[in-house]
Amino acid sequence: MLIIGIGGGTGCGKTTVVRQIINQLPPEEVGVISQDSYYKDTSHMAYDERVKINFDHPRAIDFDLLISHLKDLRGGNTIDQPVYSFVEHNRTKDTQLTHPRKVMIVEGILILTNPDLRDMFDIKIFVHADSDERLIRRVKRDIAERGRDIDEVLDRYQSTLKPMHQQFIEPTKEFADIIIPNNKYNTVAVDIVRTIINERLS
Ligand SMILES: Nc1ncnc2c1ncn2[C@@H]1O[C@H](COP(=O)(O)OP(=O)(O)O)[C@@H](O)[C@H]1O
Ligand SMILES: O=c1ccn([C@@H]2O[C@H](COP(=O)(O)O)[C@@H](O)[C@H]2O)c(=O)[nH]1
Repeated sequence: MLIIGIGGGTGCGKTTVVRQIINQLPPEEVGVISQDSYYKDTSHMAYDERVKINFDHPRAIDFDLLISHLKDLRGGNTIDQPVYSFVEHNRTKDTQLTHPRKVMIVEGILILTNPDLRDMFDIKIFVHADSDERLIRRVKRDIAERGRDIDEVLDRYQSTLKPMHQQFIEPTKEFADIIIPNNKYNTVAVDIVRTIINERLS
């Protein structure tokens, strides 16, 4: 199994890049795991408490479960991937049965911060977009898709997103084998990654 880790700050375009990469690739051969599915279960907390969680700190992620699921897949076993709700700020009761594939892509803001997880990646990619561009995208996306309002997004940006990005996420760029500039749509970089995957599949 080829495991590709794709990191980078919120709004840099990780999910979009992954969609572009797997588009035109056979779905039975290439799978995706999102770090977002592995936010810790906080069902024991009230919504008002959950909203205050710092979701941009590595301790918010259940890395043990993510690593163990990746090992299961690598060993040829299926996993029940948690399903996350950004609206509820919590895992749902659903899970998604995920089969092992020849190529697995793991994407998320903090996936390159954990040394054990990092060691499992055959290829490490960091998607870069400038912070103003990321903020604009985040505001638009979170209002359109994640049930937020402008004040909420901007407050979170100032209180946690920006400092956590500087402390934890930006420094992981140095671990990357490939850095994809993504201020604009980068079809050349996407084609290069797809070529690497196609070589593995052929
Ligand atoms: N290169 C790009 N140029 C303009 N908008 C983009 C680009 N890449 C992604 N977007 C948009 O920005 C928003 C955030 O992108 P997304 O892929 O969800 O980022 P991430 O997964 O890194 O948080 C989405 O609405 C997406 O359509
Ligand atoms: O319950 C939650 C969990 C996370 N977030 C925010 O999501 C982003 C990570 O997702 P991207 O798709 O990479 O942007 C992170 O910055 C968290 O602040 C949230 O709002 N609520």
